[in-house]
Amino acid sequence: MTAAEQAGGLDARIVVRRPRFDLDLVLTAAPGEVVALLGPNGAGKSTALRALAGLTPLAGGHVRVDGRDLTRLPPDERRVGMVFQEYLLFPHMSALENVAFGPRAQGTGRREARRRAAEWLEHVGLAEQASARPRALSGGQAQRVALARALAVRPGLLLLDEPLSALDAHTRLEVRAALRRHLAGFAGAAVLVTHDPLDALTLADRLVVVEGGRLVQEGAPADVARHPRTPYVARLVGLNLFRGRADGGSVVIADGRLKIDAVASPEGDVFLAFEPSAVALYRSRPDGSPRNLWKARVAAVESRGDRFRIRLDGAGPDASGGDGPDASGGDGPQVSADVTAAAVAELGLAEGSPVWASVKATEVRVYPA
Ligand SMILES: Nc1ncnc2c1ncn2[C@@H]1O[C@H](COP(=O)(O)OP(=O)(O)OP(=O)(O)O)[C@@H](O)[C@H]1O
Repeated sequence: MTAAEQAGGLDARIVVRRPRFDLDLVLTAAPGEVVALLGPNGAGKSTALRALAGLTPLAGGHVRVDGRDLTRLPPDERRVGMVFQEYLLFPHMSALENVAFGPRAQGTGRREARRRAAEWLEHVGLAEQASARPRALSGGQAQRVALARALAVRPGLLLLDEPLSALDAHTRLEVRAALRRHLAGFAGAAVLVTHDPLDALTLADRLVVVEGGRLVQEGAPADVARHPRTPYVARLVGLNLFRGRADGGSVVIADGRLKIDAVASPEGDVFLAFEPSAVALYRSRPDGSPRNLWKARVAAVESRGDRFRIRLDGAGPDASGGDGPDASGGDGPQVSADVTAAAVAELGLAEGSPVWASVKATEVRVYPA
């Protein structure tokens, strides 16, 4: 379904111009769909959200929600629910009054607004905190009140800007689960800005990746995670990513000249991705050398839970002599490898250590660029 055909939900083109920044983003979300906006710092995610809310003026484009044109409406007439860091709860009002505020502002009578607010507080599990002031609430409780406040206006569009970022790890888990439940039950369109891949992968139906004010990749979370198309996305999902040319069953990568057997791979310009766990490391040249073998040097060793991530640089000047895939060039690909603590000890891995690296061809994904 194209944006134009989409009767309900969000249909927007957001154009914002600043002296050194230029955003031009087509963004749609079907009713009930949760779209996560992801991207590096300064990509324009918050700007896009603020423009949808009417807080940042558009230089061009449009914002329609359920067929209603919001483009020129002020924020308080948009019926858009917002959970933004800067929209803290009103400190002088109780939790109940905070949630009732939106419906009141929309003209709902006092009694009805309070009744609805009480219902929402119950939904988010905070019926007992109804009369508490925000400063008496924990961070997680305050965020749930903010969510109730946003939903109480029955918005056609819900906007969430880093809703979990201010919470500690434990509270985050709790609020993420609550948010997941409420988003699943929300009938409108929702747009979520986050830095956290876990939030994006667990909360969103679709990911939209923005870099430099432009959409660079979108799709279902599982698809984006498996088939990254930019170095930023690859880092985000923890994959090694290369661009290269597929030719007769092998792929030659531009930066590093690694050749990978790629049976049934597409021809021409391709992306090539593999998990850090698909990279095997050896102290000396392994017997029966695997085909995709090259010499490398350890650039960094990072601890990650029960594993270690080893960042490899291209091979050092002594890389010659390998008859693996172009090891003779001395310029191996820069990849990350995940290994166990035992492997770090056995191989004596430390910054600067020389190693042999190989990738199992069967674990390499190749897809058109
Ligand atoms: N109020 C403002 N006035 C001028 N420039 C701004 C303003 N807010 C943001 N910018 C600039 O606009 C660009 C996009 O910023 P924006 O905050 O939308 O990015 P972001 O993707 O949300 O980044 P982050 O992840 O760091 O929050 C940046 O270059 C930023 O410096």
